Amino acid sequence: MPYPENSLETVFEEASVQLRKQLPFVLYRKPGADQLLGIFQGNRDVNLITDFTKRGFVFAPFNTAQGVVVLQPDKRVSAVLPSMVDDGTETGRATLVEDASAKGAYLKKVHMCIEEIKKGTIRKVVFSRRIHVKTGKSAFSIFEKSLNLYPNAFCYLFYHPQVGTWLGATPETLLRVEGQHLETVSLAGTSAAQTPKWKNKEFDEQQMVTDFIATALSDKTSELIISETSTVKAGKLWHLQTRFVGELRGHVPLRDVVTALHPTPAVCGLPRDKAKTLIERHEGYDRAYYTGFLGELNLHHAGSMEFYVNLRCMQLTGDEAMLYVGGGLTGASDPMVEWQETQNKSRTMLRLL
Ligand SMILES: C=C(O[C@@H]1C=C(C(=O)O)C=C[C@H]1O)C(=O)O
Repeated sequence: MPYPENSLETVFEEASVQLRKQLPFVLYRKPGADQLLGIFQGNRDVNLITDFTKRGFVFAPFNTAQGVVVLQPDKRVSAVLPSMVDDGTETGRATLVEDASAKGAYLKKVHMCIEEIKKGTIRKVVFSRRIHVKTGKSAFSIFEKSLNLYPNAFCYLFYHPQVGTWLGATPETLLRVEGQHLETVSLAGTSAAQTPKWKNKEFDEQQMVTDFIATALSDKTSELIISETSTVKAGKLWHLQTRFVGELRGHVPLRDVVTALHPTPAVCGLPRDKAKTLIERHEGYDRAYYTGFLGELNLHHAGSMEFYVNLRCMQLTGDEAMLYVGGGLTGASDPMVEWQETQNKSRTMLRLL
């Protein structure tokens, strides 16, 4: 089914009508693309999936047991975007206030996690926090700004009356499958320096993700090619990235690949179950869709998908935004450096507000 082409204003107008009628929709732009795509659902049903055989736009929480939502593609829209460049302007009015009590609480928990890691049963845990910000801006203007500032991210605006309004600009692909061809990445390690100087801590935490993905895919793919690790830019931050390209073995269901990958140690930890328990016990809130995944499912043909990890994102409620930021902890972590990393990551969304 082709996407009828419109102007950006028309698509935003149509999406505003959906919003007023409290009908679900998603608008998104793939990394580097010049096209905005949209999927509109004609009713308020919450469609949950477990087997990844339906068509639509998937929106999955970190804890997939809470229910993986798929928007039915009752109507599709698209618009050609003007060329987008990150000119670095900081027009956002929201500023990053250092909240002393939030900082103290976070440092304490991070310290506790590092101590837990040092005991030897956990190697890595990705710990996160939330930042509450007031904003007078509409979801559409925040989203439009994300398109301008982050041309290489997967930018989206998702709305469902039962799920909420979420918006993000993520640098991380979870999984892309086209026919038997499969691609993913291992992304971890963060630097806000002009020129990053990676330490062993970052190489180690990223290598854990790479090894995990290689193992997860080993029995599901043939000819798995793992790239050299390189430095990639995401907004004003740098990360370490390794790319995976392979061929899915015949008849491996998409569900098995997704379940093997999600959540990777880029957002959860190692061993996965122990890290997840630590997160659920100590973060102190439900991550909901932060560090879940989202994207197209079987929209082009059966067995095709393009999922991204829901990072650098926020939930919008009225004139309030809840930002989510985290980072990987290992035995070599310094709590103050980890705090600063979450501050730096929060700027990706704060710049839009
Ligand atoms: C967890 C986040 O990011 C993830 C964690 C990273 C890290 O620990 O360095 C880097 C990129 C992402 O895989 C986040 O942005 O909230």
